[in-house]
Amino acid sequence: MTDVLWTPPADVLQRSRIGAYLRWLAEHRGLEFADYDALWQWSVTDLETFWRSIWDHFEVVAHTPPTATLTERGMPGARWFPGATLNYAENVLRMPGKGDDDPVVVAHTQTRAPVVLTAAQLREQVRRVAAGLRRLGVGTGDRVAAYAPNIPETYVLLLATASLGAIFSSCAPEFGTRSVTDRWQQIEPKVLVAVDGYRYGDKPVDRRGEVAAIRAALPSLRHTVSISYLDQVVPESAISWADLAAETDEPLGFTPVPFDHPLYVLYSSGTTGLPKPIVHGHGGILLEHLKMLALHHDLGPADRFFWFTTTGWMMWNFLVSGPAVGAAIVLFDGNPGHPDLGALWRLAAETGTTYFGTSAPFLLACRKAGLVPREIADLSALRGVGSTGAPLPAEGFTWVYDTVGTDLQLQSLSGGTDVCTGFVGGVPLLPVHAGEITCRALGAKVEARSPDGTPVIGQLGELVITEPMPSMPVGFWNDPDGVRYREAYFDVYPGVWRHGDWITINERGGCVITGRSDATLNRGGVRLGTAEFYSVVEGLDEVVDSVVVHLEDDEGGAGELLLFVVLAEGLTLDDELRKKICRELRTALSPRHVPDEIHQVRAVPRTLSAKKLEVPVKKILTGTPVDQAAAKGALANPESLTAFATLAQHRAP
Ligand SMILES: CC(=O)CC(=O)O
Repeated sequence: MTDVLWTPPADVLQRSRIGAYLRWLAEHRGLEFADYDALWQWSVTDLETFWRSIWDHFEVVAHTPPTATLTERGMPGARWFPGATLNYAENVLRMPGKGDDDPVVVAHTQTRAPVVLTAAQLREQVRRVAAGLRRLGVGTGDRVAAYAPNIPETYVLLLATASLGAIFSSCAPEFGTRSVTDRWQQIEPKVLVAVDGYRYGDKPVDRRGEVAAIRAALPSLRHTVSISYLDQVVPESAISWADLAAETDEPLGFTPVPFDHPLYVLYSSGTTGLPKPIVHGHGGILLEHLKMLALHHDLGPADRFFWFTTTGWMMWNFLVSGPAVGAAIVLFDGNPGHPDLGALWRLAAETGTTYFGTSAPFLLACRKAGLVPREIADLSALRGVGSTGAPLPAEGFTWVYDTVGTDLQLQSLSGGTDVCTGFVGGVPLLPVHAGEITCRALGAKVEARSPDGTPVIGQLGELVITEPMPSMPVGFWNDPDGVRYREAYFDVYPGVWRHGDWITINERGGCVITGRSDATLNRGGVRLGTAEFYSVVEGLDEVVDSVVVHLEDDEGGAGELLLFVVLAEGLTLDDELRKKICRELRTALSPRHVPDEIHQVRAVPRTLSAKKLEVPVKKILTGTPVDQAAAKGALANPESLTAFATLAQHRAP
C-alpha cells in the first residue's frame, strides 16, 4: 500500500480547469461522470466525442472546419480532423486571458541579463521574424533549423516558422557536430539559425567552430542567421538575428495548413543507427498540449510555467505550448548546478514560478545533496512540481513533500518524444501516492500487456496504447511507405502501439513504470525493471550513478546480472562496499536482485537527453563492437563506453 502524500482540496471542481471542463461537458454535451476513472474510460472509448470536445472547449481557431473528427481509427493510419485547416502558432499566440502588456516569456540565462517579453512583444517579434524568413525564401514545407538554446529567440523562431507552414527542428548548442548533422542531413534545412556560443555556469563555450562545420555539412542550406548570444562577431557570410528581425510593415499572418501538416521534427534519442526523425503535426500537438497543460497540469493565465529542459528534448516543445492555455513560460539556459543545486529553486522564487518541472534525476540529486529548497527560496507561489525523464521512486516523492512544499501537486509524467507528451501523469482530481504516477491521461488508452498479449492489472506488463492519439507522429521523415514508423512501434502487436517500457497499472489506475522493456532484467523467468534497482543502489551515499544489465544464458539458466557503479569522489570499490550493495538489494528488493558482479566505472553512458544506455552497454558486453552498439553522436559522454568494451574483452572466452 502506497502512502497518500497529497489530496485534492474539497473545492477542486470549482478551482481547477478540469472542473471547468466537466461543467462544460455537462452543459454542452449532456455528459456527467462519477469520477476520473469514468471520465478516462469515456475518453478512450468515444474518441470522436472526446477529442471534438477538446477542440470545442478550447475554441481552437481554424480557417476551415473539420468534416469529421476521426476517420480510419486503425493504427498506424488514423486520420484526425479531415478537412480542417489551422495553424499551431496562431493558436498559441492567442494567449487566452493575457492582455497585451502581460509578461508571457520570462527568460533567465547564465549568458546574459534576463529578458521578459509581454504578449504584444512576443507577437511583434514573431511578426518580424516571420517576415524575415519570408524574405529569405522560406515557405510552406521548408525546414528551418535552430542550433540554439532555450532562449526567447528560439521560441520566436519556432512560432514564426510554424506561422508560415514551414517545419522547425532544434538541437541544443551543446550537441556535437556529428549529432547535429546526423539529424539535419536527413531533413535538409534551408535556413540555419545558430548561436555563437553560450555560457555554462561561469564557463564561456565558443561554438563558432561547430557552426562552421555544421554549415559545411549541410548543402541544402541557403542562409545562416547568427545570434550573438555570447557576443562574438557575426561571421561575414551570416545574417544577424537583428537583420532577420528588422522592422517591417508586413502584418502577422498565419498560413492555414491541414491538421496533419508537419510542425516540427523531433529525434528519438537513438542509440544505434541514425536518430529517428519523428514528424509531429500542427493539429495533433495543439490538441494534445491543450488537453495536457490545462486539464492535467491545471495551467492557465495565472500561472508561470517552468520546465528545466534544453531545446534538444521534447519537454522544450511541451513547455513552449504554455501560452496556448494562457500560461506565461519561464525559460532557463545554463548549468542547473551552478553555483549550486539551489540555483533553479531560487530561479523559481525570483520568477514567481507556479509550476516547476524538472527531471527525476535532478530531484534525486537535490535529495542526495541534502537540499531543502523551501529553506533557501520562497516557494510559496508553487502549486505544482513535475518530474519526468526517468521513473521517480517513492523516496523522491516524499523528499518533494518534505522539503519543497506540502500544498502542491507532484506529477510524475511519462510519455516520450514519439508523442511529445506524457500519456501517464497527474490530474488535479486524484490524490498523489508515493512512487506512483497518478493516472492514465485522458485520451491515452494505455494498457499493460502480459507476454501472451492479454491486458493485466496489478502485474508488470509491456506498456501499449491500443487506440490512436492525435499527437502520434504524422510519420517519420523520408519514410514514404511508413516502413520505419511501423517497425518502431507496431511490429510486436499489429495495430497496437508498443512503447518499449514496463508498466504496472493498479486497481485504482495508478501506474508504476519500471524501465525500458528492452533492458529488462530477467532472472529465472522473473522480470525485474531497472528503475527499482537504481533507486536502491543510488540511495547509498557512496554511489553517485549506476547502470545494470542482465546477460541472458542461452541454455535457459539465470544468466548474469552485472552492476556498474560510479562512486563518490575518492572512493574505490572494495569487498566491503560490494557486500553492502548486495545486502541493500537483497533486503530492499529480493535475492534475485543481487548482482553476480559489481564493477566500478568512471561514468555511466547517457544519451544527450540524459537517459542511461542500458541496451548498448549490454550489446557491448555481449561482443558487439562499440560503433555498432551506439551512435556516439547521440551520447553525452561517448568516452564512457570504452570501459565496457575493455571488460567485454577480458570476459571473452
Ligand atoms: C514525457 C517524457 O516521457 C519525457 C521523457 O522521459 O523523455
